[in-house]
Amino acid sequence: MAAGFGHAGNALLTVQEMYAADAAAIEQGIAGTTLMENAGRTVAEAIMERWSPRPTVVLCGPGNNGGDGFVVARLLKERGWPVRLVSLVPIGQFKGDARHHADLWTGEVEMPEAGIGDAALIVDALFGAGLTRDVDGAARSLLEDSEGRDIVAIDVPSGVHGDTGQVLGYAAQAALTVTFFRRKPGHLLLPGRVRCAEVVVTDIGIPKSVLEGIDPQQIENGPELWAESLHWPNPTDHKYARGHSLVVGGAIMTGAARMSAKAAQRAGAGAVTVAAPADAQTVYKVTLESIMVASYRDTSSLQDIIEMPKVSAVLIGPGTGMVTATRERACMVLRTGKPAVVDADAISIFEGSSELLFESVNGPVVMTPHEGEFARVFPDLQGGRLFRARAAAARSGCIVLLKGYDTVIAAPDGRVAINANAPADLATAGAGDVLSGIIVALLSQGLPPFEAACAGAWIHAESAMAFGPGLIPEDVIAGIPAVLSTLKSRR
Ligand SMILES: NC(=O)C1=CN([C@@H]2O[C@H](COP(=O)(O)OP(=O)(O)OC[C@H]3O[C@@H](n4cnc5c(N)ncnc54)[C@H](O)[C@@H]3O)[C@@H](O)[C@H]2O)[C@@H](O)CC1
Ligand SMILES: [K+]
Repeated sequence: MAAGFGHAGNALLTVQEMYAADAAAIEQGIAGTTLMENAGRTVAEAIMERWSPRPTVVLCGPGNNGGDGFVVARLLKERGWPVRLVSLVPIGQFKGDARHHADLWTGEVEMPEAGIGDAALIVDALFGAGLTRDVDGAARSLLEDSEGRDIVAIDVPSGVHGDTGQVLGYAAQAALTVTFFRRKPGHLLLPGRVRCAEVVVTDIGIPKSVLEGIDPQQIENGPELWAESLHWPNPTDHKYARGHSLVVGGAIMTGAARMSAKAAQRAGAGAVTVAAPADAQTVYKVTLESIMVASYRDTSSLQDIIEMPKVSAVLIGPGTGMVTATRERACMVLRTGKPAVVDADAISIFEGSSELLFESVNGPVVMTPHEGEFARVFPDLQGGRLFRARAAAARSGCIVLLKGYDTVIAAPDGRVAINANAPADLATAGAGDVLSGIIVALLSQGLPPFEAACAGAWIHAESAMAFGPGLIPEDVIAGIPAVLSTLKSRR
């Protein structure tokens, strides 16, 4: 556990941690009914900021999420909104804080059969953190009938699991999601992130100090996590002092390693060398003007290149081929103990022999699988992406960067960052080679592997976002300097 990691505003609390935060606040003397009143009030305020009064129905579930719904209904009604309230269960079945607020509602409590009628705005207060099983029956029917209208979800769109972002049974597409104190991983992970649409986090009176006792280990990736670790050139630096990245090239698919090498250059490595198989060295030499090419014939001569003292980090995998030599060379790279990025073929080739990969780890390593590669090396890990990446990091001793629109970066000590600035356009062939190139450059500059992986994912996505539609990997490389300039100006 890394103490203090998740104390910032971008911390993500699991469902259990959110219950602990509520409980700690209540222990400090803030009444549960007050937290619920505050929760409902901030939802009502968010609604009134965005919509004018219109026929509204609040759908209340049987727990505290439903309790929040009663507060919203009461406050909107007080402001003259035409509000109906539909509850899954009769008022007598509510307990605790929810019962308190249900009793304050002076309007009619309609049963699910009443349906949503002509409501233009739906407040989804069916289930939040307490979701335990698939959404079905009356709750599902109400949500299905709501689709296509403006839906405001309280805490999460009902059916989205706060820890995983996965949908249990059914979840409607919200226009706005209002959650409290801190977000949960499910607000950033797919498909939850898409179902939430806009997410607003409100203050309901839970003191920030409760985080000290909870010590969350999940966070949204962003510069505050790693910007201070970035290396900016200073006047006394020579090129190798700025990091020397070594990219292991393959014999046939040479484009991938070349992309990685160019990305490493743009990401600030003072020197980049491609180690090229002797037979293919000409291709590399004629296409890479300012990148050095060192040729190797076998694993032993490749090792000689990698062990040169000036080489400060190594990338292996892009275009190296699904051949046993890739496995042998990846093991060799890892055993040298040099900071390394293991990507693409150098991950997949360990299908069925992942123990060999893990045993070879002898230094800081970032592994960058997409879902398919991940499944080859960690076939038994099931469940949400955060859970799987964290388990994979603990097992392998590597930083595991599980790629996707919602890239998850996990450290063996349990820290996890979820990346949320990637455009969908990044799903293009070659984008992964650029990412691993950026990360090896950051490693070669001395960033610790978790910070290098987080910074790499963020810079990569930010560059892609700035370019927009029509993006190809070369554009991501070309956009890196602008992202770095912005980061530098933040200092
Ligand atoms: N003091 C607190 O704990 C606070 C909680 N708040 C709200 O409370 C919510 C959590 O409340 P709860 O723990 O009561 O949980 P929920 O209100 O999310 O749901 C729990 C209830 O729903 C039932 N249920 C779960 N899944 C179901 C399904 N698929 N179909 C049918 N029934 C299902 C459970 O049996 C239980 O009765 C948060 O999401 C938030 O909206 C806020 O009021 C802020 C303060
Ligand atoms: K909800």
